[in-house]
Amino acid sequence: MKFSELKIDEAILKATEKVGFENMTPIQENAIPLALKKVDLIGQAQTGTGKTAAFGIPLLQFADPTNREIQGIIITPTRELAIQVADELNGLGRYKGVTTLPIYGGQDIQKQIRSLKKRPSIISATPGRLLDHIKRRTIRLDHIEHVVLDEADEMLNMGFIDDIRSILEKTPADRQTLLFSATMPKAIRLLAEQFMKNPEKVQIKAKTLTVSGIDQGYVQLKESEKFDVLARFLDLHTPERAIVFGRTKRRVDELTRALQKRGYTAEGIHGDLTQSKRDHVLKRFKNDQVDLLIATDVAARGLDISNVTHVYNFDLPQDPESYVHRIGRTGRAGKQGMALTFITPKEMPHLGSIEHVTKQKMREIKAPTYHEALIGQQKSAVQSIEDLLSNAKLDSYKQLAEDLLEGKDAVQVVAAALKALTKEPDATPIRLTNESPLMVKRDRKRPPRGKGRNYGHSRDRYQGGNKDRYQGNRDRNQTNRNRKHAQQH
Ligand SMILES: Nc1ncnc2c1ncn2[C@@H]1O[C@H](COP(=O)(O)OP(=O)(O)OP(=O)(O)O)[C@@H](O)[C@H]1O
Ligand SMILES: [Mg+2]
Repeated sequence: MKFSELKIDEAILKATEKVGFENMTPIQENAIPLALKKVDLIGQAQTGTGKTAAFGIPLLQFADPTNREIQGIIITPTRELAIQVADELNGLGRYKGVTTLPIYGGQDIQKQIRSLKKRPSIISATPGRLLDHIKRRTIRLDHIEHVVLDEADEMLNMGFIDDIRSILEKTPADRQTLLFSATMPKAIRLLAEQFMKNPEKVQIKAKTLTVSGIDQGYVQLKESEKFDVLARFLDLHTPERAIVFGRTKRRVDELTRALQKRGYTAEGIHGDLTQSKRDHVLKRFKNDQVDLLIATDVAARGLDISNVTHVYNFDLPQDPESYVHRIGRTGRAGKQGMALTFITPKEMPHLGSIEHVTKQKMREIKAPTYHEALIGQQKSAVQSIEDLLSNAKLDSYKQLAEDLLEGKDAVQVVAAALKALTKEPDATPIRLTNESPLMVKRDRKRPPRGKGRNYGHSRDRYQGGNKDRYQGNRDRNQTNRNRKHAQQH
C-alpha cells in the first residue's frame, strides 16, 4: 500500500515523497489507518521497519499548527532518540507547518523554555526533563490529545513507570495513547494496558523477532581474549561503520582508548558524558569521521544511523530484548548487516535464552587468525586502489608513478604500494579491566540446557555489574524519583 492511499493531508504526503518514502512498511500499513481513528494502540514490529512514521504520521495529521497548545507528546527513553524522533517529525511535518520540539536532559533548560514560546504542536521528550518542565509550568499537558511511548517496554521495564504515570496523569483522560517497540514482553503489555483504553494490538507477524537481513553469529572465548579477537574481526571485516556494545561505562572508556591506541578511529558514548560530548560523538559517527562507535545500551534503542554494517556485542547484553535492539542498529530499512556476540564459557546458557526469544539460531564463528586478519586488511588496501582507479583524477601522480617504475619490476612496485597501504594487524599490548560474566538467574524455573528465558524483567534481578546502564539517560536534577533508580545514581 502506498502513502498516497492514506487519508492524510496533501502536505504530509508531499513530505513523505520528499524523504523518499513511497510504499508503506507493514507496521505503517496496519497501524496508521487505525491510529487515525484515534483509538489506543500497541504496535510491535521488528527494528528498523518504520515505527517512527507509523506513529508520527497520525500525530502530524491530527496536529493543527494554528492551535497554540501542545497537542501531542512522544516520550522516549534516551535523549538521542528524542532528538532523532523530533528530526523525523519535523521532516514529515514541514509542508504542513507542524513543528516538533525535542525536550531532553543535559540541554540548557532556558533555551528549551525559549523554544517552547514558539509554540510547537508536538514535543518529543525524555521523561525526567519533561517532568521538570511540568513542575516549572513551562509545559502544560492540558490540551494533549495524543501520547506516544516509543520503546514503551524499555521505559516501563527500567523504572520509568512512576514518571510515565505522573506524566500521563497530567494529560486529559480522553487522550489517545500509542505504544511502540520491537519487543513487547507480555508482562509489559499487561502493565501498559493500565493506562490505555481497550488498546488495539498491531503486531507484525514474523517468523523471527529479528530481521532476516542481519547475519547473526557468536564467538565463544575467554574474557581475556576479547580485545584481541575484536581487533582481528575489525581487521577482517573492515566495517564501514560499526557499533561495539560494552556493558559498563568504564568498559566503553577503556575499550575506546584501547582501540585508539591500536590505530582505529573509535569514539565512545555513554551516560556519564556531557550531552554536548554525546552529540559531538554521534555527529562524528554519522559524518563518517569515526568508523567505530563504542557504546553502552544508551545507543541500543531506536537510533537510526544509516549504513551501520556491523554490531559487535563485546559483552553479552543484559537480556534478550536488549540483544534484539542492539543488533537492530544494523540491517535497517531492508539493508543487510552483521551482528557478532562474544560469549564467555560461563555465559553460554544465555545463548539459548536469546535464541529462544528471537526464534533465530546464531551460528558459531571462530576467531580469525592473524593471517586471516591480515588478508582482510590487504583486501581493503586493494579495494581502495580499485576505487581510486575508477573514480579519482590521477594525472598529478602519473609522472611519479613512471619515475617509480623506472627500471623496476611493476609487480614489486605495486606490492610495495599495497604493503604501505595495508594496516597490518597491530599487537600493541592492551589490558582491560575484567567484567564479571553475566550471571544466569538460578531462582526461576528454567527449561533444560538453557533453552528458555533466564532473564527477568527488572534490572535489579540481574547481576554482572550493569548498574550504571541507564545513568545519564535521565535527567539528574529531579527529586522524588523512582526509588530504585535513585539508589543507583
Ligand atoms: N515507508 C518507508 N519507506 C522507506 N523507508 C522508510 C519507510 N519508513 C521508514 N523508513 C526508514 O526506515 C528507517 C528505520 O525507521 P525507524 O527508525 O522508524 O524504525 P523503527 O521501526 O522505529 O526501529 P527501532 O525498533 O530500531 O526503533 C529510517 O531510516 C526511516 O527513514
Ligand atoms: Mg524506533
